[in-house]
Amino acid sequence: MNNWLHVYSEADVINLTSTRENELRYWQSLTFLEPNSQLNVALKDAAAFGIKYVLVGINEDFGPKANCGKGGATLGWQAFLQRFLNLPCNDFLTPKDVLLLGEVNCDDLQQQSSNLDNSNPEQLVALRQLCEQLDERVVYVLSMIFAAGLEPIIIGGGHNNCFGILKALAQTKGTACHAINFDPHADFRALEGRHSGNGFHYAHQNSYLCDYHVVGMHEQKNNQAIIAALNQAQYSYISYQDILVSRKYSLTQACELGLKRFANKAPLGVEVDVDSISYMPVSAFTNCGFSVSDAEHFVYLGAQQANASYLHLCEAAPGNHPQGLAQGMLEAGQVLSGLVCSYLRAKRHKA
Ligand SMILES: N=CN[C@@H](CCC(=O)O)C(=O)O
Repeated sequence: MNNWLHVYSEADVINLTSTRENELRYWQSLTFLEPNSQLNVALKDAAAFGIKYVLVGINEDFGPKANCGKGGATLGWQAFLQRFLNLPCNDFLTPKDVLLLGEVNCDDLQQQSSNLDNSNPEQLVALRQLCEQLDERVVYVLSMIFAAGLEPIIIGGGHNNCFGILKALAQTKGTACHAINFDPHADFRALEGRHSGNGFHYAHQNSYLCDYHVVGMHEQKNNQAIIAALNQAQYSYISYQDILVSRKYSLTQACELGLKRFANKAPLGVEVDVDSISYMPVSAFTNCGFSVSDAEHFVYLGAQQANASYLHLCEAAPGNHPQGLAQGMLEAGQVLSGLVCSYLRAKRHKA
């Protein structure tokens, strides 16, 4: 049953692509699955044929809305595809082990969320229930990818989806996982119903997460209950202020503090909320964040770990760009593509 996954064929993305003479572009040598195949078998076959990385999209924004935030994260995946698919293949970019799988089916949930107002308490509860339903679909799709021994790169939607990804990884591997998160928000808010601000807390509560490190957590963007819950769980963070204000740690050191602790242990999730990056079009805009290359460096260091099992890039909201949607698509697409290329680059340097 592929109900929770829309498996792409080339026809699904052809409108996003272009060609140029004397140039082979990424989409022209990517692998697709046969859309009507039995998914678990097809994924295992793909792995046997040398596929290692699987691109999956999630087009929703009710996760951030259920966290009392703004919408717009439905278009992150499309922004990524528009850019990434048209990158030139060259000595540095070789798609031979990358599969463009498709997107988690959630149009029906997104549709239901469009009439819900997060300032109305009852409708906020309904938004959080939609997140729970999405969690189940994310778990279903991601479990099959992990079970095939593949590494997913999950793009789009809110940070709520870290919960489903970690649950799928933990259940498939039979062990609680580690996560390292580049994020001004610890996403360890109260267990008040699912949303984009509490995915790691729910993962901890359900024993899918056994160790967690936040890089660049912003001292002005997390309440005391979040800090207390992180401390109680004995998780760690190095704040944005530690790295860029007092400069007590370099970014590399801030990442390594977590990565060294996680090394050669349980499976590791590499998480980036792109609202860590200054001027990104996102649900929670910042002009006092990190640079794109800082985020790329974070991804690079995470991906170099032998136990790195997935990359999750969330919260891009192209329509929230002050110059409009077209500019937002362009900038989000470029940043998300850069982050994916950093992940793949680190993996190849390691291999
Ligand atoms: N994943 C994001 N978490 C932030 C979001 C705030 C917002 O969307 O405005 C948080 O919980 O504070």
